[in-house]
Amino acid sequence: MEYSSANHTGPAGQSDVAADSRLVCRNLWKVFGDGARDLADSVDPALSREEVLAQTGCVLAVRNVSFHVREGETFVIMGLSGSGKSTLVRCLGRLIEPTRGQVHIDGEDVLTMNKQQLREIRRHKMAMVFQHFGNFPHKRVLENVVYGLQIQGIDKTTQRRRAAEVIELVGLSGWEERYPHELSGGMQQRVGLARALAVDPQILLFDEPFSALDPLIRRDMQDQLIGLQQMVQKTMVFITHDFLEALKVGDRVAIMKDGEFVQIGTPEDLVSNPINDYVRDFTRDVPRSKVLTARSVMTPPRVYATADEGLSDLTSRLIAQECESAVVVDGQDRFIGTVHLADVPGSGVAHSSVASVIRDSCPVVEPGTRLERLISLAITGDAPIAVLDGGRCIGTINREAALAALISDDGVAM
Ligand SMILES: Nc1ncnc2c1ncn2[C@@H]1O[C@H](COP(=O)(O)OP(=O)(O)OP(=O)(O)O)[C@@H](O)[C@H]1O
Repeated sequence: MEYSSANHTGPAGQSDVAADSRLVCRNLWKVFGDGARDLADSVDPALSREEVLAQTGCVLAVRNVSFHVREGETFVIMGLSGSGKSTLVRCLGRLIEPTRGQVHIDGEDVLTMNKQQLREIRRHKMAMVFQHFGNFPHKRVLENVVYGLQIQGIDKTTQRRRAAEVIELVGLSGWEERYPHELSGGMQQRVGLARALAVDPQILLFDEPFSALDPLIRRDMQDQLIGLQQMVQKTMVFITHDFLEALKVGDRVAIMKDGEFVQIGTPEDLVSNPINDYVRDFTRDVPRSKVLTARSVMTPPRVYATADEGLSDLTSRLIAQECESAVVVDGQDRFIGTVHLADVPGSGVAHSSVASVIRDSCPVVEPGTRLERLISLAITGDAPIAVLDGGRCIGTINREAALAALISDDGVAM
């Protein structure tokens, strides 16, 4: 099993678990077949899933999977059909009983909970959105949405208020009295989303929620989910077999194959450093500009200067370091602008300060700004683009580099 070096949780995984993790899954196994528990303990890691099936008749649906999901993070599990995604997400809430491992929600061990505790956690802490919506066909939209609140024993006034809030949030105001079959697929899935949000769960699990939708509606739903997540900041686990969808909605993405995680990383990690050919194949058609950020094309500054420094001193330093430009900062290390050797006049330098040649009108972006958003900056003006993190310049972007990365795209829509 291979893992990316960045942002990952390996099979042991525990040392990498962030302090703000809401959901922690450690060494989780689900084996279908007789003698499943013994097999999870003793299976030879070198054997493939097919070999294990042929030798024992057991299916290793989930094989020693570890990961954590931080507060407010959208963690995507992406894999082809049969890779084990649905089994894994169902194990998290024990809709399927895992064979081995640990699942902790806010530090509580889900796998040792009794039925009552489990019911409580499913009612209050965790909600699931399914591919085929899972709405009650005989209930109206409003009734569907309040159902989870009724189960919680919440009073009627609060039920109505809360339902109205989430119906508004998912854009279904005015449709409260309709039945699910009167709605389009996208709208039915928004009912599913509203039902899940109504109970105000800390963790939302999505099992291929948009797979049954037409491509355009699907894209629209992805955009809505991203917008919604910015507002509600829930901890989300999102299952999909679509790599572009995974990159679009995920803060981090785990690639799953034959029951195991092959690589975990941010969309940018996966696209810029695929760990093997299996992952690389998925990344081939990805439009780089929608995934890569300013951080990945910037060059960290090598020479810093202050505005009052003598221009001849700076020129000597730049020449000695074989560098064409310097970043100018103030006394608090805050970014002021850049200075370029090409702008230094041939004479009179001895009495000039850096201030006389600063380019202080260069555009600034944040490290996480997607490349596609740099395009208008890259094609106008000639100063480099500065990357600022909390006011400090952590890099500059050469416009040619940004444009080259943009031009290499094949224009796949995400
Ligand atoms: N109840 C079961 N009994 C035996 N094997 C099962 C059972 N449920 C799932 N499997 C097997 O476990 C493996 C993982 O299945 P799972 O449905 O989790 O994959 P998936 O990635 O969600 O696929 P899909 O996208 O097609 O739903 C498959 O080989 C499947 O045949």
